[in-house]
Amino acid sequence: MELDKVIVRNVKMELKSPFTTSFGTFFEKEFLLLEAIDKDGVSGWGESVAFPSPWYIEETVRTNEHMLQDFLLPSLLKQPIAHPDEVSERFAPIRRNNMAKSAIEGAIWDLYAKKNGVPLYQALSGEKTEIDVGISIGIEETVKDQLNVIEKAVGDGYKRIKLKIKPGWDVDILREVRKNFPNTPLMADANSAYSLKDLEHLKQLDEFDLTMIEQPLAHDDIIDHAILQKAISTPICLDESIHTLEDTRKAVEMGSCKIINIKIGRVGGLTQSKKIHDYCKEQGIPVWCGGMLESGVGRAHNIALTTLSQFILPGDTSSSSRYWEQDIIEPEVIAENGVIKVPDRVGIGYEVNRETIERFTAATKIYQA
Ligand SMILES: O=C(O)CCC(=O)c1ccccc1C(=O)O
Ligand SMILES: [Mg+2]
Repeated sequence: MELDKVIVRNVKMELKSPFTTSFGTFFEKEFLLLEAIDKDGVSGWGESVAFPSPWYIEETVRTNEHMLQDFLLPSLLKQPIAHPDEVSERFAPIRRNNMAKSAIEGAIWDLYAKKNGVPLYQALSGEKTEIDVGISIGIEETVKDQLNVIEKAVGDGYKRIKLKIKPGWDVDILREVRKNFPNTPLMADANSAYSLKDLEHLKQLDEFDLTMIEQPLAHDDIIDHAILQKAISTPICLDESIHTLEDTRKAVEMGSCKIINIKIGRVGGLTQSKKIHDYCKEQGIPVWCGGMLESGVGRAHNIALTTLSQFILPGDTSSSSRYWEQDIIEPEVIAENGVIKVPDRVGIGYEVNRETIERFTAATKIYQA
């Protein structure tokens, strides 16, 4: 592949309703949408999952713009790319900044699949043609509101419900939810809201038969998680703590978790996601694909990755309509009874709607080879 140019668009999309986690509330989604165009005029699409503020991890929309402009794009624009796996090799000397790396790497994977006339999931050696998905539900203002939102999601047929928790909104709300939904597969995501001081408190979560608790402790920790995992029976799943295959190996060897949430952006792209997947498969560690309130382009990448065989737990890739009045792809992503049919068209498998993208675009920068 020889790139002619990369277009970086700043896109802003309104969320249908606010989404609240332990670290804050999202009212809208502001992100970078990348289009890599090769010398034949073929476009590959990628999405940065970095948010405007560094509350989830340290990367932001603006750090991504800086990394792409000054380091990542120049290294791809000046030299042809034989295979997308080369992209993460070329980026290896650059420390971290995984979301920025992943945004352009995803576009190169889409381009590669299109040039080869295959769907992205096949280019990744994915096997499934349908994937099971769950839904991530934000913190609501009242117990009644929280139960109503869950009831709708259960009615929509999602394979499991993930609830956001934080100190003061955990044991009591989960008890109430369990009472109302005794048989629904349920999990909780704390987004690093606790510390080992809360160990006795967190033990109470064992009574709710949760499929897992996601990232209860610090965003950069695997030591305390290992201590907590020994003290509770609920499996711990790591999200924020995992940026690399090495992080994964250390967490698994330490016993810091029993499940891994793979987010393509957090681990630096599809090639690295596959490596973590393969290692977890060898180790018998179940994985699932996390979400970052993505537009359709990011959703399409998540779907393609989830077709790999060790994604045995339902991920967070819900329908486009869960967040958006109108998504930027056609058709939109539809989960029916918690199942998404993997598209078999080339590349990411969905058409981008350029008119809609234009409407949501606040700024555009073009980087020429
Ligand atoms: O529906 C989604 O995209 C997942 C939403 C979600 O849980 C989330 C959203 C924003 C930041 C972090 C997380 C998370 O998985 O921790
Ligand atoms: Mg999480």
